Amino acid sequence: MTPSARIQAAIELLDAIVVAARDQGAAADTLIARYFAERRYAGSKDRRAVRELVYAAIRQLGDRPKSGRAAMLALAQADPDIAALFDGSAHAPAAIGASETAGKIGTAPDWIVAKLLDSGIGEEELPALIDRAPLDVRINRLKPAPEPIEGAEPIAALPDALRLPSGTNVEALEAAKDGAIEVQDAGSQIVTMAAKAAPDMRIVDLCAGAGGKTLALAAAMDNRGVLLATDTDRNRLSRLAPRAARAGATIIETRLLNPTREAEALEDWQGNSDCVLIDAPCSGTGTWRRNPEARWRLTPDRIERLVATQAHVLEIGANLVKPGGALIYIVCSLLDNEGAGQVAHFLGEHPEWSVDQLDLPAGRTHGPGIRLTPAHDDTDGFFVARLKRPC
Ligand SMILES: C[S@@+](CC[C@H](N)C(=O)[O-])C[C@H]1O[C@@H](n2cnc3c(N)ncnc32)[C@H](O)[C@@H]1O
Repeated sequence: MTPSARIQAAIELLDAIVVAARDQGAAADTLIARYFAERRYAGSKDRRAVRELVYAAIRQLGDRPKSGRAAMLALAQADPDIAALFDGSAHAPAAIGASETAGKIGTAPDWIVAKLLDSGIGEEELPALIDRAPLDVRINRLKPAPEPIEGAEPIAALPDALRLPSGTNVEALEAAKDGAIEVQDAGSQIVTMAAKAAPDMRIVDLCAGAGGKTLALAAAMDNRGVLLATDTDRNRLSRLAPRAARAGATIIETRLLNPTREAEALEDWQGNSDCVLIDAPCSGTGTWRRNPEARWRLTPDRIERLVATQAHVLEIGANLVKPGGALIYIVCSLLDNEGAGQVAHFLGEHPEWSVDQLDLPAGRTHGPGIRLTPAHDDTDGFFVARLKRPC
């Protein structure tokens, strides 16, 4: 592909990403993979270059642009070399017209930035929200120690974590193929530690998804005890069993839940879990580094619906905790109404529950829990609280 053709390909992809963000369609990564699956002629260098252009364009625009071209024009405004490639030649984008408008540069839509600031995120922390994320893995202690990985660095106070050089093809590593390492952001590993999982416990991972945190819990339990992983999304949950098999985690039972009828499916777990971990569905404002187009998907309505779902899963989870047991509430959001505010609301409704102070290797105290941010902790953004049911 010529450099101009790469710009044109990035524009086409951005068009699809803009529409998907508006209509809650597929993620940018999925769209990029599909695009190249249909264009086998594009070599690996072309794919990498186009992907980088696409993500550079997405990162710089806080608001969803009107088109892929508007997104690339914003890049062109900052980079004359890119502007020069809008030359109208074969497979190239048309020359830039005098009256064309580029997408608006920013961290996020103004209304979300206002919510972040209201939630105590400082202006100076905003740029880090859309930086490139590091590549972290968790060493799976259920497997023999992996061979040393070139360029891997330890992460302070996290003995099971490694930070790999960016661009490492993790899936190609033997350690990943045999389940000795799992890709997992350091922040995700840290918030899972709030469960204080240990052998012989009974733990429910209520919103387990494809099991990122479930596998970390199984390792902390040394494969002893009972670990129930549930979710309402069949697709995500179905990815857990093969991952668990590869990781050698044998204590995990999965259970698909019917939304609004979760309690019925969990009757046998009512009031008898040592710990219930709720990694609740959320706006994902803490994970924009990985999914920068996610900020183009948010609407006030969508956040309101998420807040209602979070309150719902908190109630479901609380009923499963035994007297004296713990409820761990996690969101990868930095908005207070999803994190500290949600927990404050729960405590208002359940004054007999108390906050269990956490001692985690990173983060800062924020209301009833701990918050990790990309700027302060160099992890994805998370809020986590540990609540105790009275004996
Ligand atoms: C943040 S994701 C979980 C990620 C996962 N824990 C991990 O570490 O990879 C939130 C999950 O909550 C699930 N969910 C949404 N509503 C739910 C409900 N009512 N009961 C259980 N899970 C629910 C979603 O399907 C989604 O998989």
